[in-house]
This record gives sequence, C-alpha cells and structure tokens, in this order.
Amino acid sequence: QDGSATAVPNQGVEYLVSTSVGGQSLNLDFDTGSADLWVFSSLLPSNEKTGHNIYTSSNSKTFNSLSGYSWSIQYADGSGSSGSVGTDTVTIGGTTVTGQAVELATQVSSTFVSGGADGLVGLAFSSINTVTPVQQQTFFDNAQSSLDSPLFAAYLPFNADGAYDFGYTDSSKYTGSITYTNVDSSNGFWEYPSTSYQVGGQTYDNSGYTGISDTGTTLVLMGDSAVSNYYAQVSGASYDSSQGGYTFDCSTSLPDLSIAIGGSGYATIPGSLMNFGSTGSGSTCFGSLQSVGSGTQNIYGDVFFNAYYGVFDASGPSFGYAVS
Ligand SMILES: O=C(Cc1ccccc1)Nn1cnc2ccccc21
Repeated sequence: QDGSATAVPNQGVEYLVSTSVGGQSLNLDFDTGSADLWVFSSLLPSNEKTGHNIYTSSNSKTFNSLSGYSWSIQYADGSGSSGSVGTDTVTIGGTTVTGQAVELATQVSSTFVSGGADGLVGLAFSSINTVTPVQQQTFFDNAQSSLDSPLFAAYLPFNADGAYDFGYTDSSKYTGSITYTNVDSSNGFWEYPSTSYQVGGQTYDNSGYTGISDTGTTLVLMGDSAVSNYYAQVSGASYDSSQGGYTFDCSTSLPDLSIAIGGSGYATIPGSLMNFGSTGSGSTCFGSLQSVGSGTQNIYGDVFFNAYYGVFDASGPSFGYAVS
C-alpha cells in the first residue's frame, strides 16, 4: 500500500499533511524527531481548541479506547502535550493503518495552540514512544508490512508544496543518486556520526558529534563552536539575545554550510537557504543555523530538507539523502 501525501508549508516553520483519523481530516506535522501520533481532541478545554481541527473520538465508528493508558511528551524546545489513548484507522496519502494508537490531547502547551498543526505524526523509532503502561508503535512501524519497501521519504522544498512518500523513493523529486549512511537508533532517532563540517572552503573538526534527521525541527541546530565558526564568516553577524539567535543585515550574502552525514560524505546547504528571513524589525534577518545549546547532538531540520530529499529506511536502518 505505497503512497504519497502532500506536505504544505505553514508560515515557513513547519509542513502540514492532511491526514484522516477515523474519517476526520486533520493537518498534522510529521516529525522524524519523535514517536507519538497525537491529535487535538474534543477533550481539550475550549480555549486550547481555538483555530484547530478537532478529533472527536465519539464521532468515529472505528475508535476503540485504551482504558487506563496515557501519554505525556516534552519537546526540546520546551513545548509539550499529554492525554489519553485509543486506536483508530489512520490514512496518510494512499497508506492506511487500522488499529493505530491515536493519542488524544487533553492538554497542549501554548505554542501548539498558536501553531498551525492539529497534532503530530511521530516517525522516529517506536522505542521513544511515551504511551504507558504499554508503549505503542508509530504509523510507519505499523505500515511497514504493507509497503513494497520498509522506508519513507521526505521532500520538503523551500516555500513550496512537498510530500512524504511511503514504501518507495520517487526519482522525480531528486537529482543524481541517493547517498546512504548507517543509522544508530539506540537513542530512538535517525542518528549518525557528524564529525566535521565545512564553511567557505574551510573544514572544521566536530569530533564526538552526531546528527539527527529531524523534520519536526525548523532550522539547523549545531554546537556553539560550529555556530560561531559559521557566523565568523558572515560580515556584520552577531548574536541578538532579543531575537534569541544570530542575526545579520538582510542584504548580506551567506556562505554554504556543508555537514558530514555519517562516513558518507558532506551534504551542502546553499547560502541562500541559510537566511531564514526577516526578524520583523528593519532590515535584520535571522540565520537558519542556530545553537542546539548543550550536548553533542546536531539537529538537521527542515532547512536541510529544503535542499535534500531524505530517505528513512528501516532495513539497516539507514538514512539516505539526494539533492532535491
Ligand atoms: O524541539 C525541537 C528543536 C530544538 C529546539 C531547541 C533546542 C533543541 C532542539 N524540535 N522538535 C522536534 N520535534 C518537535 C515537536 C514539537 C516541537 C518541537 C520539536
């Protein structure tokens, strides 16, 4: 049951995919950085439902409640949600899963209320699903047996409709060949070593660092030394605490950023994609590369996928990338 679903850019911060849950249409954010499928539900307080499509389990003929089950998730950006659990039939593009664990939000944090997503589809490894007392499987894990190949791919072009392909790779969405690297799923992410990077023809050491392919993150987030080395090559760039990141004049031309993906070589994000856009004040623009904070795990988000078709292959597992 291979299929493809359109991913529509929303405010430049996420891509939303129209998804059927128990016959009800919701615009969901596909997130390869987490493993919970959760939706805005009728159980939410009214003020938290404003502006969203709501899933009402009592209106679904195929919903079954999982009594005594719950979930609670905190994302690295500080946002979070929690609630109860049931199962229902979920259809994405041409791929249908019956008995999918659907996590009903009874509480969501403010960024979700003001955001465009009616929930998330977690596509990381099921080992980090938060449902208790029995951990649940992701949509992709449940769909795998019905797919020609146990893989899905993300095509997320800048400011244009993209797609998530399930069960096959679509050669009309990329040029050249797909380069694959082994994935270490022990932390539940699509993770691989990322031990160097290049800026303006200079190669820098990033020993001990890994990277994760994370469609649930907007930007590219790396350690402070990499961020500092990058913006040292951007004239007039500086860290602006009021904006919470590095900014520069919008007329500034930016260097490409090349990042090592496993031992497979470098992926190059063109300088044009390294300007995330206006801060809203004057001619100041915000950089697409920002700090991940502490730790040695870089996060390669949507800006990466604006340049590369990403293939998430459960056999291996491995991650593949090709210029899109
Ligand atoms: O949380 C993050 C990115 C982040 C921000 C700040 C520091 C470190 C990492 N991404 N993310 C990945 N999946 C998400 C789902 C919801 C919200 C954010 C999500």
